[in-house]
Amino acid sequence: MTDFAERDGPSVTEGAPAPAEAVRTRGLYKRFGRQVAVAGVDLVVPAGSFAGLVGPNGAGKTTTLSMITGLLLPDAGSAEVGGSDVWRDPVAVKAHIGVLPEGLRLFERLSGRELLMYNGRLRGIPKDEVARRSEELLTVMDLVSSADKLVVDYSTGMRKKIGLAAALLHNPRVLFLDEPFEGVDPISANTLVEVLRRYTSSGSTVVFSSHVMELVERLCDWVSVMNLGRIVAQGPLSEVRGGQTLNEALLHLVGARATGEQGLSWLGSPGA
Ligand SMILES: Nc1ncnc2c1ncn2[C@@H]1O[C@H](COP(=O)(O)OP(=O)(O)OP(=O)(O)O)[C@@H](O)[C@H]1O
Repeated sequence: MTDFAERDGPSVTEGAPAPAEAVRTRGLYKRFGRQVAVAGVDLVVPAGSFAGLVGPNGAGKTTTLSMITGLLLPDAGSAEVGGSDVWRDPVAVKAHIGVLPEGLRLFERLSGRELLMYNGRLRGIPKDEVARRSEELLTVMDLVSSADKLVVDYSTGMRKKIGLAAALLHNPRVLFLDEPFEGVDPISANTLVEVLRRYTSSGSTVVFSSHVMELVERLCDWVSVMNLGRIVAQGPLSEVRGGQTLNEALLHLVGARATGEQGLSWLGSPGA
């Protein structure tokens, strides 16, 4: 069963109202050997949000997103997207989500245009429609002049843009992006922001992880803060910030690290 509103594929509960929560996890848990990466996460993202998942290095953001998008099997807990259980109903969920994972792996020997065509056909979208959507996405992403270049020759920012285009091609209800702006120049970042804003303005949901607090503050209306495998704050941006900048709030929530007054005395000392 799926509660997704119908888009490209048939929906089991046609005409059913979309659930108020786009994403909901309960007690999500993952351990790698002795390392507990995700220690019981209850993540909530309201439908239609532009949601940010933030936290220090190693907080468990990528592991959480991987479990929610069906890329990594949880040890315990559950994840629902659009009311469907990710691990009990993976086909329904995957039909309605788009993912830009960390360390994005692409088919390097295809051109950008071929990559989009391949993705669209895999999703069962008719060829003419894939071609039409691909050209629009290539234009918006400013990739037309590189569309016939092999992906292996794309720059980091171009890879992010073609990856985002591939993730959007089937018009998903929920889009998951792991560090989408990492390595992207400011002009390309503005393009990505514009595309994502347009996407959420029609009621779709974006969940993205980022270390760039200014960007999260500028874009997001909902924020989940992770530390040491747990959610330590979650809610509307203004509530999580509590009158501070998001950066200040994050430092309070996760605790500022020692700045090294005691150590590194040799660093920068002549002759040391
Ligand atoms: N495949 C793995 N094997 C072993 N440990 C892992 C693996 N993946 C993640 N971890 C560990 O799990 C913890 C959480 O990692 P994760 O990548 O989810 O954090 P993150 O919040 O995304 O970090 P960053 O902001 O640096 O990308 C870290 O301690 C990491 O070393």
